[in-house]
Amino acid sequence: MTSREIKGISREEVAKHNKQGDLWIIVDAKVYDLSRFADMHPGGLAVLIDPEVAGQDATDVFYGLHRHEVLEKPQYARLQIGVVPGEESVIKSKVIGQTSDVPYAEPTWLSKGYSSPYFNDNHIAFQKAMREFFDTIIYPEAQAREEDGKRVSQEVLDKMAALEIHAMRMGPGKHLKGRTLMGGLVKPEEFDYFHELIISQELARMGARGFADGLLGGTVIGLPPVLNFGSPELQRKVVPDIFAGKKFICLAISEAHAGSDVAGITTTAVKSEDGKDWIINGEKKWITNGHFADYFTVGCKTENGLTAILVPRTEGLSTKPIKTSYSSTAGTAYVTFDNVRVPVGNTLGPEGGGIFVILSNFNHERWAMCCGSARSQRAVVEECLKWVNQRKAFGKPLSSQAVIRSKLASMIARVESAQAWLENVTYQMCNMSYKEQSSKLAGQIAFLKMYCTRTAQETAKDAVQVFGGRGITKTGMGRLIEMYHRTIPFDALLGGAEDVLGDLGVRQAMRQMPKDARL
Ligand code: HEM
Repeated sequence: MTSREIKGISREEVAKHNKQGDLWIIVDAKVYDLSRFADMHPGGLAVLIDPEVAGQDATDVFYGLHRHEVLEKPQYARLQIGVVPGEESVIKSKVIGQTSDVPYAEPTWLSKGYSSPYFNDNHIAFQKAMREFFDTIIYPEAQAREEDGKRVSQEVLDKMAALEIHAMRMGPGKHLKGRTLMGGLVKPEEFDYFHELIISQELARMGARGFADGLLGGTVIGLPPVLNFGSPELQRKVVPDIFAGKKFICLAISEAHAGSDVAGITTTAVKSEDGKDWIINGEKKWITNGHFADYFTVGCKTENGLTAILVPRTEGLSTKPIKTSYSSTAGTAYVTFDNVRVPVGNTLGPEGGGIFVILSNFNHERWAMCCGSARSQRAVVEECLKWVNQRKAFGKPLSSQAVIRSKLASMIARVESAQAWLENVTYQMCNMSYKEQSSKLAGQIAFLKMYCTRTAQETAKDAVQVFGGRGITKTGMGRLIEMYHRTIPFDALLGGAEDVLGDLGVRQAMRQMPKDARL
């Protein structure tokens, strides 16, 4: 709107325009002319010509039914014809890159007046830059792809590559050497798991679960075995294109026969007669990014146990999409291997040592999922706090109902404990070698993931109760809650089902019991 069009319009003047065809309202000290829009209003005409709305201040009723972003859409923003003189708008639009002032909407380390033993000034600067990047570049893409189900655009991947975000998502390590991270904001040798946590948590804030996996979740779980166990030649061939966002990789472990039960894998790899190639046969299911991947990190049954093998998209390998309850932008696929030949040099780790390769990779994968889970729970807490504050029911804000406050109390306690535990585990990761992490943290991370996803499901259920029908509606006020509630089982299943993880942690603890432990 140009300054010529913004006029001061008194409340008395607005009140004169109170009927169909000549209909003005006030929302947050701004005057809107709905005369022509009223017939097209998705909520109907009747509500707008109600005497309590037409020509009146409709701020409370508006925010009880719409998200603020409605007024930011150009087609609605242009309905504004003026402001009420002497009054100030209170409701501010989201500022790119800014942290939220809503209590518990940010982890304590990002909240004013709190401090942290884990995050230093560099993490704080890194988070700020990352949030700006995600708010500006990723958020619009996330919303569009979650909706249309298409693959993330090359343009966005290129922008991420320019800042080395694909490489950083692999965590700290020698793969970062010589790279300019985030335009030089963090030195490769200073990059640690807290920096990586920041990237995962900013991604979770985008409120698009299928997209979060579609944005190369397959690389996060499929590439570490290549980086940690692949031969230098293999790494030279494969890694540069992946970090440049030009080629894609996924992890292909689970099968219709074997989900969390990795040892039950039936896909076979046998050596060719000359011993130079593997010949692979079998099927993999629920493979994130599989539909558009160029490489597959595959768990295969071999003569002497399980072996991890890197398989390029080649003759005999085919993929087809699986329809799941989240967006097809994730590229979830069914992968078939029909006499697929790959050189033996593509073996990751020792032959028969695949269990170790796969399990050690699971720690990082599960930890990354905990980062996302804790942060998306927090986004739900923020939505709920805003909603109960602005929504009036039975003449009072929802927050005045004790039963609602009790749900919020549980949600907040759950998310705070998940984040605090996560930060502790992350700190341990920063101080352990990859190998030590495998032996010392597998149980901790398994429990943490079990806890995060269990609490997330509780929070999803509570949030739907708080939002009512809007919590099961894909557009409008409750759209984030609907998405969260629909997709929450993904976190509880991918990377190991909850119960299996809990059991894994206890079994590991039992193995470590001192021989002389007695009551
Ligand atoms: C600037 C003024 C307004 C605009 C641009 C607007 C726009 C919209 C839009 C886009 C929707 C679809 C749902 C969504 O995306 O949130 C909607 C729904 C609705 N609107 Fe409005 N609206 C305005 C004012 C009002 C007012 C003053 C009322 C007063 C009662 C109202 C009542 C409703 C209702 C009842 C719905 C259906 C909500 C639901 O299904 O949950 N709107 N409006």
